[in-house]
Amino acid sequence: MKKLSDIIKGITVVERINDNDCEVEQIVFDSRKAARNNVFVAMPGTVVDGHQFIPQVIEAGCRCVVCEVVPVDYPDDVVILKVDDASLVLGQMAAAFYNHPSQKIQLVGVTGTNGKTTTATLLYHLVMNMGYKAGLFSTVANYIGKTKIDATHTTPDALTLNKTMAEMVEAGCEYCFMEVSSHALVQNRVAGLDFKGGLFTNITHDHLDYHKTFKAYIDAKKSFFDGLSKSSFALTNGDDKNGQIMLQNTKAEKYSYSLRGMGDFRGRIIESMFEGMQLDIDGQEIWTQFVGDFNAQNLLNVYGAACLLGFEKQDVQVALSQLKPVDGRFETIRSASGKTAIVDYAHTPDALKNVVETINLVRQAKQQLITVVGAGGDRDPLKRPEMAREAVSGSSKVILTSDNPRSEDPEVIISQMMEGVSFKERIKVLSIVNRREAIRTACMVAGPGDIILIAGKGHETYQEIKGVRNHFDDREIVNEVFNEE
Ligand SMILES: CC(=O)N[C@H]1[C@@H](OP(=O)(O)OP(=O)(O)OC[C@H]2O[C@@H](n3ccc(=O)[nH]c3=O)[C@H](O)[C@@H]2O)O[C@H](CO)[C@@H](O)[C@@H]1O[C@H](C)C(=O)N[C@@H](C)C(=O)N[C@H](CCC(=O)O)C(=O)O
Ligand SMILES: Nc1ncnc2c1ncn2[C@@H]1O[C@H](COP(=O)(O)OP(=O)(O)OP(=O)(O)O)[C@@H](O)[C@H]1O
Ligand SMILES: N[C@H](CCC[C@H](N)C(=O)O)C(=O)O
Ligand SMILES: [Mg+2]
Repeated sequence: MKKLSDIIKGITVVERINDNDCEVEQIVFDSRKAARNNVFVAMPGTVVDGHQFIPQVIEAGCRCVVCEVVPVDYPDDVVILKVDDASLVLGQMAAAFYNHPSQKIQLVGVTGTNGKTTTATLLYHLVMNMGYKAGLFSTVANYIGKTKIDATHTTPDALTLNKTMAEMVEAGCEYCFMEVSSHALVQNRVAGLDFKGGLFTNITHDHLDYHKTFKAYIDAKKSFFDGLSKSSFALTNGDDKNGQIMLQNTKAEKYSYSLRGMGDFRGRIIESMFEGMQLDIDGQEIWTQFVGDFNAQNLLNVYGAACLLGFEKQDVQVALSQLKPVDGRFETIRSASGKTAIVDYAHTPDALKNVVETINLVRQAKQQLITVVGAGGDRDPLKRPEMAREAVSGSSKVILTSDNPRSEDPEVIISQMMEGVSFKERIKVLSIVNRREAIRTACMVAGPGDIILIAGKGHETYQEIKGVRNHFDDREIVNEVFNEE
């Protein structure tokens, strides 16, 4: 229970109707969860406008309504707070309601198109392995110390974030690592949080269905760094052409990492093979269980962040060599006859390009690469032909299939992917809509020594079709076929 006056301290209110103070049991932004003594925050959304539910929440017993448009009718005893941006105010109120947990933990956020889960998860494991308690918010799962909590979003809403972070503080976590998605930035899910550090991975094509233009997508990511305070650090990818732009207006202390010999944290790949790569990190050679330039960049990001958090360079270098790949990221399964399947969450053209190039770097010429890939429905359609083009250009054979079709027809998605494949290369491409059959076929046509890349769903354990999530796990299907051999 908190006083309304305490949770709105410092918040800019454009118009206030009724000066009553009241006890607040909970803040809600979904009318279906509204109850007595709640504050309801009405927000315009992508499907409906939360303002239309104001009469219902008052009926349910809400004592205060935060809104951008004052309703025509309301009872005299209800406090109405008109604000410019309700989602921003929700973030600020959520932080105050849960006693500003982000001020009691070293919070580090990671943003970028690809590599957020990998970077945040590796930081979490690195710090835990070094004997400290940490929390994690990621696409795959959230953690409070070692306790796992299912994740519904890459970045949860402001209330869930602050509530869970308060539990992390309560459990004795000193660090919290989190992914900051571009959707979360536009929707102010991280407003009101105090970040100790901000990390950038890269920016390439994704989510243009939501952001509309690449410029708007860049601006969303950049707003994270614009919002960092003077006492925090901002670490960027010196090898990404937009890496410096991200930091151009930040007040935070600026740092960069690079594989090209520049920046504050430098790395170089000495040798790569399927099992891992040997890296030179700031003059120290280490063996890691990761492959690919992109993973070397992820490791440098992790290394830089850990150093900026105050850990000793040498300790971090040792800890880096002990890290294991993240669930569904370049996850390797071998068959008795010598086939290798790689399950990877590559669901953007750049990720697919990277993972295919990495496999081509470490495979021998006689080993074929068979790629199985689809693209998600109700997501950026512009990435579909690009993904197919990347898959085809680096693979011996490609099977185009379904990902999470959601409300769309998977055959239509596949035909849009096919538009990215030149007529000359179509001979390499097969389309099998049923993902299970596509994976089974790829695993069966592969010969001993061949590599099967299954891209797009990584750790996911479901396939979403017309609003229903059916159990589905790429890895289970591979194991099933390999066990039949
Ligand atoms: C497109 C998008 O991001 N939508 C998010 C957004 O919902 P919305 O704007 O569609 O909400 P809406 O349904 O229009 O409703 C508007 C308002 O009315 C309220 N409402 C609605 C119905 C009702 O009966 N009563 C009521 O009060 C809603 O609670 C909301 O406050 O706000 C909701 C609450 O925070 C999110 O759950 C929802 O995520 C949806 C489910 C989603 O799929 N989001 C994905 C795209 C997403 O966020 N992905 C990123 C990762 C992207 C990446 O980098 O790969 C993520 O961070 O997870
Ligand atoms: N630094 C990177 N640069 C480019 N591609 C990467 C990088 N790190 C990982 N990838 C590729 O992108 C895929 C997704 O990686 P990861 O889950 O870490 O990204 P993410 O940013 O969390 O994605 P999401 O937006 O879905 O949360 C990986 O499976 C790999 O193929
Ligand atoms: N966070 C990404 C994940 C995409 C994963 C892919 N399997 C899909 O369902 O499109 C998104 O929501 O766009
Ligand atoms: Mg992620």
